[in-house]
Amino acid sequence: MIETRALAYRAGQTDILHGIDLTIPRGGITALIGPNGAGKSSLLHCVSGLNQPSEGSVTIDGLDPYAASSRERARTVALLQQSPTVVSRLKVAELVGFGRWPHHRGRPTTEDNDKTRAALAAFALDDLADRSLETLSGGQRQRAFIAMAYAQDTPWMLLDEPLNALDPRHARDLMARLHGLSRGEQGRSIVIVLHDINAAAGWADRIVAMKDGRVFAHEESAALLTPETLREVFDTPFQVLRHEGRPVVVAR
Ligand SMILES: Nc1ncnc2c1ncn2[C@@H]1O[C@H](COP(=O)(O)OP(=O)(O)OP(=O)(O)O)[C@@H](O)[C@H]1O
Repeated sequence: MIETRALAYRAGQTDILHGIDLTIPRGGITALIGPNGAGKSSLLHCVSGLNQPSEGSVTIDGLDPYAASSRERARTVALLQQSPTVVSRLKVAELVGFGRWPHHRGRPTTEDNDKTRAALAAFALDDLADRSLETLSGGQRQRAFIAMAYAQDTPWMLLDEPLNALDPRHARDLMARLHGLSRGEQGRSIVIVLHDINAAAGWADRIVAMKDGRVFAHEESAALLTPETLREVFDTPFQVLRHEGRPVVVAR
């Protein structure tokens, strides 16, 4: 479980997050939605141990990411930051293998190599494994970074806008894969920032809507996606239709 209590975050003189009390249970997909600048990335950074809150607390499965060692933290939570930009001659398999670093610290075992291979397969990267990052398309590179986060083999995966640069088919494939990975006893707990509200409607188990550095609403997905809530969160009108029992959101 991720728990934040009265969490606030300030960068320099700017107050960015205010009084966030949030409980995210283990398992399934939790989507973070909200307008640009709402504080979604800042919240993921606070939870993952990158940005120490200025007030309040955060724990992941009881672990305080700021008191824990970097090794403990890296075995609990993997963060894919927005638009990662490491472009180099590094091969895809090497990048994905870096996800294993917190486990082997430079001496990969057979298990580490197996997990790297499994991550390449899980994200359909086998054919690209020997290609260097600089030769990939933006969407292929994005998939490689997600596979690296997966290879870290943590109970929690925090993904900041992973659908960036993905065409509709690959976006759908990725959401379907993440959905599969989040199911069952050993399923990963996935927190994902999405701008595509219909991706959240179609795949997320619950949605956290943020606005102005606060949590505006936090509900089971269908309950949150009402025209009234969406209008207040995004300051723009929406229509919510139903298709095969799920909400479909149309900006009007
Ligand atoms: N280091 C910083 N110094 C000052 N302001 C910052 C800093 N980092 C973030 N901000 C501001 O905090 C607010 C929240 O930013 P954040 O990136 O968390 O929003 P977001 O919801 O992820 O936005 P987007 O959807 O555009 O990615 C923004 O107004 C941003 O300009």
